[in-house]
Amino acid sequence: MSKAIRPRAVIIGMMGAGKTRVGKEVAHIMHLPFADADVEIEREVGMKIPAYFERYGEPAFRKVEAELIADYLEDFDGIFSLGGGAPMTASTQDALASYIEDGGRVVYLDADPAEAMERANRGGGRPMLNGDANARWKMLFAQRDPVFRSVANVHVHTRGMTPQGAARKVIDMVSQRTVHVTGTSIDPYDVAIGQGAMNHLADVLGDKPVRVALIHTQPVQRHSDRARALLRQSGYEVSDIVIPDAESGKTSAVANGIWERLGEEGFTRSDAVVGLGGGAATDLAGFVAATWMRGVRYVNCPTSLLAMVDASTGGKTGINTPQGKNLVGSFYTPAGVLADTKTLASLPNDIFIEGLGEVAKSGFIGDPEILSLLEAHADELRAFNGADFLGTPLENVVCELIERTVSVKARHVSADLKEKGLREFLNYGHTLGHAIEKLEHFRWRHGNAVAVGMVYAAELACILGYIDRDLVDYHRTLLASLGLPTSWHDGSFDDVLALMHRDKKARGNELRFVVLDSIGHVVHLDNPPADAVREAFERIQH
Ligand SMILES: NC(=O)c1ccc[n+]([C@@H]2O[C@H](COP(=O)([O-])OP(=O)(O)OC[C@H]3O[C@@H](n4cnc5c(N)ncnc54)[C@H](O)[C@@H]3O)[C@@H](O)[C@H]2O)c1
Ligand SMILES: O=C(O)C(=O)C[C@@H](O)[C@H](O)[C@H](O)COP(=O)(O)O
Repeated sequence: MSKAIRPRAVIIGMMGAGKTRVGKEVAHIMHLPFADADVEIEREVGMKIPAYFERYGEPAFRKVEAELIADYLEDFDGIFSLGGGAPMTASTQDALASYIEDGGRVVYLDADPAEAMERANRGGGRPMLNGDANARWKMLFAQRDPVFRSVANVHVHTRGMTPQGAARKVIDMVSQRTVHVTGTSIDPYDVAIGQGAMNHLADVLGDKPVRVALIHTQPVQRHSDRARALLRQSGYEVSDIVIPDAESGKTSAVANGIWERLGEEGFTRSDAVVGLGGGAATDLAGFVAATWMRGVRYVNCPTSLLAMVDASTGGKTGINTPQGKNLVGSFYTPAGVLADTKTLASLPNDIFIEGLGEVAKSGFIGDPEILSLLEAHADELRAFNGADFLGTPLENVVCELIERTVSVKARHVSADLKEKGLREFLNYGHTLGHAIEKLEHFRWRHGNAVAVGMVYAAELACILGYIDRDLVDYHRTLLASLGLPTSWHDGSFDDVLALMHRDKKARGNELRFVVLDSIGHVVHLDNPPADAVREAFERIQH
């Protein structure tokens, strides 16, 4: 059976929101056809909608409307805008849900009410606004807004924007990928991935915060300048907080300095934090947000591959102590994550490669397609050059890797935010990895240490009969093809063992690991035999 041709985007919203005007502009910029459901209905029934309403009534109109929309959702390759009341019909809600399931984008165009009412009145000919038009509009808005929010998977605020500006925002957002993170103990949030994702900072922060602490490191100054400008344009008072780079920023002294500053500057519980930078910066910013007044809203703007795929997305926040990595912290989810791929243009090659370590981890534990993508594009990925990256086919591959990796993470986080069991699988390769980082005084990058840690875990699993040698060799070959290290020989087993005992998975005096028993299938390994733990360490010496 041939696959249905689906619209590139379906636009919904209140009367006067600008669905037709903005939709036409989007179609024009994207060189696509545009269809307006109301115009098509008038063509089909051979009369104007007010006349149809008058002669046959609203239920008959809704029936015709729902049938036409269902047809267009299956057979129209363009931008399709719906009448204001269309999403209220149950069969249209089902059709939109199945369109989204198939990868479709339903855009809720959310205009300023005053602007929308003025436009709706200006046009005239709207049977739903008969009588006191503004009062009717407000009543309909109260009914429809929650439904629009629930049927759309893209929400675009257009207050004060020109149709062209709103169209560009819609295009940015529909071409972005989004991973929705939810769960019983989580306030749902989205991870937006793609060029321009950072432009949605104000939408995610909302209008409650007056002050925003923008926490970032110096190497990402040009990206924090952009974030600061966006925040100021939206009317927030911005406190620019520069922290020491990389692991030097993940300390209690740095956190303490920021708490003092927030106190001096009068940050209240309704104010907010934005963490911008690599994983170290987002870990620290999340920790500050989690602890300031016992928790304020925060948004992460990750700028390294590793922060985009992992550190910024799952609500593990924290700092290191002299005794080890991430020993103090909390589980505290962000209000949103904006992984703007424009920031990768300045990312050095070695830091990009490091991020592939966590990408490969997610492939091993939960998505073999990630491994296939890594194999297929290993040479291009290893040669990553930020200056030539944007707009290339490689950007698309990287976006797919980010989306898939975040999806693996989201599945674990959604089911087990506080790491009671399942979430520990995300720690594949980290038991040894964190020990290496510590023993190397953090001169080794996190993703590189995790790469060696995965080879170690694979060796351990092989020694104990969980996996065969081919799978261990596959770890080595794949990771090496990406430019990641697969061996480490700069520390003693006793030092490593002592640090592995301080890993957060350990219980009492017992070591605990996570290992594979096949690709995509992870198991806990509690208290393994001491000689196997040592033997695996010997095997990663070369
Ligand atoms: N919370 C979690 O779930 C989680 C998950 C994985 C890793 N982590 C943590 O994340 C950290 C590692 O993250 P990382 O690899 O991003 O390291 P990092 O934060 O140390 O950043 C690496 C370097 O790249 C720079 N940088 C980042 N983005 C840049 C850009 N766009 N242009 C130029 N320079 C840029 C940084 O300033 C830094 O110098 C570790 O502390 C690790 O423990 C946390
Ligand atoms: O999200 C998780 O859970 C992870 O374990 C992800 C890891 O990749 C990440 O490095 C995390 O920071 C490790 O946390 P820790 O609890 O082992 O310190």
